[in-house]
Amino acid sequence: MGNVWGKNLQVSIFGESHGPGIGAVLGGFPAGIKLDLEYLEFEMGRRAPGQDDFSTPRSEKDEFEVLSGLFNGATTGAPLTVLIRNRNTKSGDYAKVKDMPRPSHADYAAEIKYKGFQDYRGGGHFSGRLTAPLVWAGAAAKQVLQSRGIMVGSHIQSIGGIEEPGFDLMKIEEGALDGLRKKRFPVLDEEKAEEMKAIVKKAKAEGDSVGGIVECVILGLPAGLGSPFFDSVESLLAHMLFSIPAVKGVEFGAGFQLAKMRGSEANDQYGMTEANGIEEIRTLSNHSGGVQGGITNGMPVVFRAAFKPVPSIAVPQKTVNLRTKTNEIIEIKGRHDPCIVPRAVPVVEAVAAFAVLDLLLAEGES
Ligand SMILES: Cc1cc2nc3c(=O)[nH]c(=O)nc-3n(C[C@H](O)[C@H](O)[C@H](O)COP(=O)(O)O)c2cc1C
Ligand SMILES: C=C(O[C@@H]1CC(C(=O)O)=C[C@@H](OP(=O)(O)O)[C@H]1O)C(=O)O
Repeated sequence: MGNVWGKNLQVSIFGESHGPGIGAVLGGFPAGIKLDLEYLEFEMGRRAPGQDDFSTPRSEKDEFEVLSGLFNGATTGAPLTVLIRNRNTKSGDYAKVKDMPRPSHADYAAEIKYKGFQDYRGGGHFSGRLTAPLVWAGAAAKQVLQSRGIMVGSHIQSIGGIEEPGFDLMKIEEGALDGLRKKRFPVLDEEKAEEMKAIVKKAKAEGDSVGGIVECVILGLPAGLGSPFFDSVESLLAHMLFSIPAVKGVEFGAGFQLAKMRGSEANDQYGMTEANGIEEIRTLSNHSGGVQGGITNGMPVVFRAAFKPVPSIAVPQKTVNLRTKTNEIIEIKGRHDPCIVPRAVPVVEAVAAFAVLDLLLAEGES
């Protein structure tokens, strides 16, 4: 099972949703970083389940224990290991799943690949729960990035088809990202938030689920990071983003909209711009999302990740009993998120932060 990612900085994740615990081992993390544990706890709290009507009722505090790589409050350069214990499992809900795969969850694919030996309880190693250690790894990476003036932030761009405008990339400032980070339902337009919440509530009441889009921006990245072809900034970020369960689409800058534009609309023209008394070359629009030729151009890097609706729903669906080979109808009970998008926001930021730190270390920048 491929559970390690990264060249200069590696993360490996372990555990299952209903096993004793989950966690991560970070290799190549720079020595001498004073980890702010309160910051790490806050980031974990942004993702933790069971806190509101929009998430699974499975309540987990996601308290963590650092087992290695931290001494006297600072990283040592040795593997940094974090453990998060599972405290609230209810495996009985999954008795049926063992024989009857849930449509669009990982059950059937896992059954074939791991010959029935996979831990199916709570989705096992495929569970969205494994994003908790990713958030921890990303929050540690964010602390290094912040010391370099790099900030990662995001908002819910859409839920169930209700959309709000994207970031204004020519004006966005760090303060705005910090404000979003403190919101439990991070949107730019509060009125849209109410509409989005209503759509989630309605789907939940009908035993259904909805998906949505998270838009993320990285500010303060120096120009010149990344390289063609296989280490393009888009490739590295996309690899990590598609590792998040339920992500089915990723786009950079104007993304799929670019396919509809003419070159004269799409091109990011150049101009001399003054910022803080310094004249610099900037693009006058940012349809490229801050990346050209796979390399950062000094503009904000922006991308969006599309999340499908949560597969475990109570609405009756067709499936097959794998033992008896008969057609069946499944109505999934249990504690599921009606919409994961609000909890996925810090996960998107985390994997982006980790990928960016890996890139910076590649350039000997950190
Ligand atoms: C934070 C988070 C929470 C999730 N919660 C649920 C859930 O409660 N029920 C569910 O069926 N899927 C949930 N998912 C989605 C499944 O984990 C995911 O759809 C499944 O592993 C199959 O992977 P795929 O959608 O990438 O094919 C969640 C995903 C994330 C990232
Ligand atoms: C526990 C978390 O989310 C879980 C992700 C998940 C899935 O299938 O991905 C299914 C549910 O698991 P369970 O049936 O055990 O409640 C969610 O609660 C978490 O995010 O920490």
